[in-house]
Amino acid sequence: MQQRFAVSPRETAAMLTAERREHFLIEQLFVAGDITLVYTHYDRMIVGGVVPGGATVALPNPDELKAAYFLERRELGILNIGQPGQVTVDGTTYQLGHQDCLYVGRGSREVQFSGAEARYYVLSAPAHHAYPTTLRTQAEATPLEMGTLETANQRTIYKYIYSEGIQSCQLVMGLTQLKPGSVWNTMPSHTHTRRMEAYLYFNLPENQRVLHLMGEPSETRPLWVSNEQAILSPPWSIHTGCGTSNYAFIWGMAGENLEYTDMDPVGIYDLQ
Ligand SMILES: O=C[C@H](O)[C@@H](O)CC(=O)C(=O)O
Ligand SMILES: [Zn+2]
Repeated sequence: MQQRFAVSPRETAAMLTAERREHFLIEQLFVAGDITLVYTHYDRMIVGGVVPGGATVALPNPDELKAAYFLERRELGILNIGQPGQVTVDGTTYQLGHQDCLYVGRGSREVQFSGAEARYYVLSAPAHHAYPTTLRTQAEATPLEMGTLETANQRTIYKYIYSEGIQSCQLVMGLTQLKPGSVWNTMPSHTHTRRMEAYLYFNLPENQRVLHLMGEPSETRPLWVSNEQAILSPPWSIHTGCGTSNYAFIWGMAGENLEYTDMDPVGIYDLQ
């Protein structure tokens, strides 16, 4: 399992593009017939992708966790960005349609992924309590309309794991879909030093890109992101982006609280 250590705002400001990409961009999460996991030292969030193909892929027990099994001290959020598939947790099979989410509670011993055309994005954080394994479909995910076409940020925010949705220890997870003609996500932007965040960009047409912006509000830095690549956002960093077309992304957080609305807004006029 690859590891990403935490870096400071000052180090980040001095980085060349290649170094920023090495620290904050996850280029390859979806490998056919395999599971890819990246252990980050931002709130110990693990970011991963699973592409079962014709096979059944099991959640492994990486040595880095020094655990009896992956979820011995952790919880897991799974969001299917591909075609319908199945996830089996300790013998119970859950059907995950396109953009449905399954939360798997601490103490679950066996997690198996299948579905020939399914593509699962996974996030895992340390957990102190066993909340029940729960499925939440996209239709149930309390859509919230934000932004306007005039400011090119009209989008729908689906919330799955948060204070008023699926209960968790610290995982917060949802999906944002931009409307055609809208390209800006998370603008106006914000920080939340209480928790880290990861973005997985997807539904981005081939040859289109997202110009993701990170850094302290007064010291922003760009990263060009392709379809199905993920970005790590340290707690002190803004996380926003502008696409050369519309797209979707999955956002996920871990840290102090489970309120979706806990953000410290940054005025557009304060960005540098
Ligand atoms: O802390 C919350 C996250 O950054 C995202 O939910 C923001 C987002 O999806 C958007 O504004 O489009
Ligand atoms: Zn955020």
